[in-house]
Amino acid sequence: MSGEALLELRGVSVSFDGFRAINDLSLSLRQGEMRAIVGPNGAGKTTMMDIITGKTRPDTGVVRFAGHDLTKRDEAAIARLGIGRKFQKPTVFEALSVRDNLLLSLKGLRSPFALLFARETAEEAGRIDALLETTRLAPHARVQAGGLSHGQKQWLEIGMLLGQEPQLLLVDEPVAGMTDAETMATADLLRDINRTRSIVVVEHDMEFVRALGVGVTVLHEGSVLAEGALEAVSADPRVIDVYLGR
Ligand SMILES: Nc1ncnc2c1ncn2[C@@H]1O[C@H](COP(=O)(O)OP(=O)(O)OP(=O)(O)O)[C@@H](O)[C@H]1O
Repeated sequence: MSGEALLELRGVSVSFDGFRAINDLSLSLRQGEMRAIVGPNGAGKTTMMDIITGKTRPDTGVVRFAGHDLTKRDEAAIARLGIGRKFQKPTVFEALSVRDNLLLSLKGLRSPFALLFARETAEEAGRIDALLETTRLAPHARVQAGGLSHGQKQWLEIGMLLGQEPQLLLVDEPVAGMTDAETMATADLLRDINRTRSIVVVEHDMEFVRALGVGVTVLHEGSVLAEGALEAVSADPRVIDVYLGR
């Protein structure tokens, strides 16, 4: 192991109308790591994800992924480098089956039009079956995606992201609106995915973060306030102050 970071932010700042949403932020993720990002409303979590994916350009600082300078690339180029982002709201194709949603997501396919009218190849079928297993949606493969529960739609969208074979997944509040059982199943799902991919997950639900059992970064006012195991950061007086608004 070289120990080199897969993703590195160093001294990153960005201001909107003079307000510093991200303030000298530095954060580093190892290859194969899963990290949970927490922090009160307005801490800069979404803006940080926007900077990594190229949606927002930092005013200053370094953003590197697998040896590439992300600040010089647009969103499409960053996605092609292997960074996939799952937004909070699921955006699956409701009228299509679960299986066809996954088929459409596969990397390296012909045009979506050709796809829906041609039979899938054996290779594609194998990849879809694997995604159905990973996302626990195999029993629902032929169901219209619009008929899935909220949690299942989120899993399908995670499966569609995996179809793009990203090296790094950015996942934004995946368990918002989920039942407790779905929340725990999602923690299992992300742990499974983390066996082969790196993950950054932003989440407010501390039970979920506890179930993930991974390192936690606490953001506050656009910087890292604390980093470490959940037990340690949640006992940190500065973190308690920030969450209680003192
Ligand atoms: N495009 C923008 N223009 C102006 N201000 C912005 C913009 N984007 C974010 N901000 C401000 O930057 C700060 C950080 O916002 P951000 O959405 O990144 O926080 P967050 O940690 O994701 O919060 P939440 O938990 O509520 O989603 C907030 O004060 C927000 O109002």
